Amino acid sequence: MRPDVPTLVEGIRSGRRAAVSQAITLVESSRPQHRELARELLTALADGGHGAGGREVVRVGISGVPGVGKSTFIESLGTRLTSAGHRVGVLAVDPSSVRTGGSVLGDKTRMGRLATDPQAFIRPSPSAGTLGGVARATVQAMAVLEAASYDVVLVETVGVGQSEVTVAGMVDTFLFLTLARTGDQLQGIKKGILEIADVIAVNKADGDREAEARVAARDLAGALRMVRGMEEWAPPVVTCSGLTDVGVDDLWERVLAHRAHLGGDGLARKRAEQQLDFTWAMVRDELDQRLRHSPAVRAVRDEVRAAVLAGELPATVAADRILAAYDQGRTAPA
Ligand SMILES: Nc1nc2c(ncn2[C@@H]2O[C@H](COP(=O)(O)OP(=O)(O)OP(=O)(O)O)[C@@H](O)[C@H]2O)c(=O)[nH]1
Repeated sequence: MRPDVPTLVEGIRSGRRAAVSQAITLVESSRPQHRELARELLTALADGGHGAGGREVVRVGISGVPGVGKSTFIESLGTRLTSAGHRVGVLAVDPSSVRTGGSVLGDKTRMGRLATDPQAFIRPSPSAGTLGGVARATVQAMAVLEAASYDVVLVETVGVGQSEVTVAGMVDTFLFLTLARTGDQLQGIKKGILEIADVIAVNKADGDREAEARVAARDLAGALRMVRGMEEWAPPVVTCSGLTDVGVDDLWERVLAHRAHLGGDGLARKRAEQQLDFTWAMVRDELDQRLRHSPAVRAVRDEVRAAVLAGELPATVAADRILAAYDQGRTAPA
């Protein structure tokens, strides 16, 4: 059935869950007519002014390796936020779902309380073919949630490949969850993540792990100073437990402090720059898709492959031949 855009917009603006779900399904679709409708929908939503029913929207990325306790943490943070009167949306960017077609992150069954909370909306990761496709769908889902007055959007991702950088490029504040590690174990944390994190928390700081977590946080703060030097914002390293909720409020205060540090203008600039980066990321992704699906490229692909593998064609010449086929395919009459 063809979704009716004005009805959908009305449903989203009134915060109706079915409309929000339907709209997110639409923006996740890669079918050309759905893409067209999604564009129409997002334009209509953008016309209605910015954000969650006039409330300031807070976008936070949350990353950490499998087992660090992301689901438990988001359940704890999300329920505290809804109790404080916020409407919380949870999205996920899971690159493994691209390969498997399945999705583990943002799994509702692991966030039982939040999943049944009327003030929360949880959506698992789309499996839209490429990381670029997943990112596009997630950014658009974020716009849908914000138009439906969700004023806190949490985007969860697992620490694999490029997904953290992708998520950091769509949120205001990037939170990295880790477990107690000291000394040599610190090497195991990817340097890249320390470069993009705005707030770091050593999770599972409960029971007899608490003291260990505090030591680890201190060590990590030291390591961070080496990586980040003297930046204006020194990312705080705190401890918390998603299980007992200890430290979760403090962590949220740190997130808000990071926003305060950015300031209104700084945040607006950051979001504008993200939009521009994202524009080009989408262009690159789309070009990649077109290249893959171009009949003219398909026509030369096997021949080029065989010639390169046989050592008869240097890579540079092979690349030129593919690009020439692509360009010709674009100009040739269909
Ligand atoms: N002690 C303690 N255990 C925790 C805490 N948070 C999560 N756990 C346990 O750690 C395991 C993983 O928790 P999840 O919340 O499912 O972790 P996750 O990082 O979302 O898991 P992945 O989906 O594998 O990435 C579960 O057995 C939890 O019960 C915590 O704060 N303290």
